[in-house]
Amino acid sequence: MTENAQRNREAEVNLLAAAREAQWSAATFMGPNTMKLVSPAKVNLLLAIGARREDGYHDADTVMHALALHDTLYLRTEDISADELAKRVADSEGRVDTAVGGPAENLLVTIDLSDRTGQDLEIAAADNLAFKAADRLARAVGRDLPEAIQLRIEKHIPAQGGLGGGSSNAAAVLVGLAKAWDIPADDDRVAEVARSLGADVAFFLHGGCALLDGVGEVLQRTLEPSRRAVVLVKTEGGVSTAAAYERFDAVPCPASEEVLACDRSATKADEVLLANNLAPAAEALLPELSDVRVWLAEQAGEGNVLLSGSGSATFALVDTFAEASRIATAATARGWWARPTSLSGLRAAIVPGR
Ligand SMILES: C[C@](O)(CO)[C@H](O)COP(=O)(O)OP(=O)(O)OC[C@H]1O[C@@H](n2ccc(N)nc2=O)[C@H](O)[C@@H]1O
Ligand SMILES: Nc1ncnc2c1ncn2[C@@H]1O[C@H](COP(=O)(O)OP(=O)(O)OP(=O)(O)O)[C@@H](O)[C@H]1O
Repeated sequence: MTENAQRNREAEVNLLAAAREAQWSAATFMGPNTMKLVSPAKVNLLLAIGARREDGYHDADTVMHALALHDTLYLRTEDISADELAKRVADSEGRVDTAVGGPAENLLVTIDLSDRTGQDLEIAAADNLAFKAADRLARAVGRDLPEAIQLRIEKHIPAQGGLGGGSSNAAAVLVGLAKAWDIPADDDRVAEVARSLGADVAFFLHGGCALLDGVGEVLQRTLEPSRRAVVLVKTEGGVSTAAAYERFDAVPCPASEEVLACDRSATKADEVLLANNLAPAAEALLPELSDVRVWLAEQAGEGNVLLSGSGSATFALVDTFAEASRIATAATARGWWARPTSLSGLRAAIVPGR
């Protein structure tokens, strides 16, 4: 492609995004049967991977902590007639922003993804974890009435960062639909669907800070959350979680028993020693991660820096938001995506009173 053609192509893509954005009307999500949801990111203060199990997953002890950084979701549910559903399904044929789910193919889900991360994230509705959450919850509770679900996701959490954005969006949809469908938030079926969607989804139903085991989805107990400032630094390239675990199998790296014992008995997030034995595998797949680690350690001190999950975001805990902002600015100047934020007590939740 010539330079001019490339520029035209980029302009076209930008115009398309702008046109889509112009169609977004906040009014769609006002009034009855609508809600706004907060969907936070997480970091793993501890990730101690153990043996590979028969189902391919690995045992994992982890301490997750929610961040103030979050996506915002808007959800609208509309009961419609079977004829109306059939008509809308026919009209949506070939569109990637809609998908049909539920036990009787009775849910028409439309997802409008507004990417604020600069990644130009494009995910077909059928592949979106938010859709899978709606589909599986409907199946789990036998929700078979014709219904249109409209979802807008404003993404601030970069994908493939080990920050759990997709999992958090799925948890937010579970919380929103449980409310819309009169299912108690603590219903076992909600937690079960969460676990079936991925290792991280269950955490976001609780949020704050928690110690989990199993494959990282069984909540053991909560810890007192911290409010420390955080700076996130992410390389452009991502790391596939599955590939990181595969590499870990090829070159295992046992977790330190000493750190594990300390973190298992911690009652506050601030007492947790940072450790991640999946990090060497991720660094082997994406060597730039070690550049970020070394650079961030110079800024924030060795013991305050860690890769989150399978990466590719590395975080540093610092004392003030001003310090987090200073480091984020310097990281951005080096060509990395970076954000100042803080640890928080957030969970996937409905924003009250709107
Ligand atoms: C790295 C972490 O983010 C730490 O919180 C999680 O362990 C991964 O969470 P996630 O992205 O929700 O991952 P999932 O979608 O459940 O799994 C992606 C892939 O990672 C591998 N996987 C994940 C979790 C786990 N305990 N053992 C694994 O081996 C599996 O190959 C799986 O197919
Ligand atoms: N709602 C969603 N938001 C972001 N990514 C999604 C979503 N639904 C599906 N995905 C897919 O999942 C992939 C990983 O997204 P996500 O941001 O959850 O990964 P991650 O930051 O590595 O999280 P984790 O810590 O759970 O591994 C994306 O590349 C995308 O293709």
